[in-house]
Amino acid sequence: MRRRGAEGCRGTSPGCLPLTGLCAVQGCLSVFQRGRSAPGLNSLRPFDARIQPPANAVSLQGMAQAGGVPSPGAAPDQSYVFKLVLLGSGSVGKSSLALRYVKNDFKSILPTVGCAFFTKVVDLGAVSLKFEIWDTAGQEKYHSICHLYFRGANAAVLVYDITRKDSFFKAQQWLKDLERECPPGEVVVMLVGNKTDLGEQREVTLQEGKEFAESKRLLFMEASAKLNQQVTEVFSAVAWELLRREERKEGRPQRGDAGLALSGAPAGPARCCAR
Ligand SMILES: Nc1nc2c(ncn2[C@@H]2O[C@H](COP(=O)(O)OP(=O)(O)OP(=O)(O)O)[C@@H](O)[C@H]2O)c(=O)[nH]1
Repeated sequence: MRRRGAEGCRGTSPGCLPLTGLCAVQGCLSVFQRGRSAPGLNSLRPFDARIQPPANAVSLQGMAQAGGVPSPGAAPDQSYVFKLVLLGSGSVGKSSLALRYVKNDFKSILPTVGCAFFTKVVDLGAVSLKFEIWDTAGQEKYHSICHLYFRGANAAVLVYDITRKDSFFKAQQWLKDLERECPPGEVVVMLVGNKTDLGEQREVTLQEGKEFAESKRLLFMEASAKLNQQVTEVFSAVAWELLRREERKEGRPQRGDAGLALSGAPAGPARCCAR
């Protein structure tokens, strides 16, 4: 979250790359430009990664320029910007979830090359929250560069396909990678079992997903980007949890708990990066 000193994964742990490491992404972002153009995506030019403002540098004005206008009546100090990364194997539906959430659309999308970028402003009553959503490529050949996107992340949505057991195991691997690079408790992690519309082909039971999430103290939901089931709820639950943590840090009364209950998020512990 970029506001008054709060930071997510700062990239200071051994696995995180120094700032210059971003240059390594440029090639892949260029490829992204050639290889992919889904409506609703904000095209990411190679130099965008370099000009990205440092943590704490986003102002309200910056939000407005990016389309993130705070809700009327919200005081300037009640706006937040959070970086959220979408992680998971190829074809589990990361881009589809993002597209559904941001544009309420579902269509055939080419595999992501490098990373795609979305923004979405969430109105939580008196508080306005902007998500910067980094949709990483799930194909194995991009695995090593995906770590670059962990830098500064406040939240991670870890997606698997309920019809593919391998993608469930891979999500567990992604969590380990995240834990290696982000200090425990710094990142809100939501585990999502996508494609519930394909229930007859299910290989991962609801219980398995739930148990794993509970064992790692993650938020958990199943969803269908195709049928638009539980998609908004996934991101809303993350938003409320981020807000709740922020308010706790600031010593304010916490509205987030009620929000979590309303959005249908699990009532259990919502910590992440727990070892
Ligand atoms: N039936 C069904 N298909 C889905 C759902 N979500 C995504 N798909 C399909 O799954 C395929 C992969 O979706 P993507 O959103 O591109 O998956 P991804 O995880 O972003 O894939 P990479 O870009 O390779 O990492 C596409 O054919 C989608 O139409 C869903 O909820 N139900």
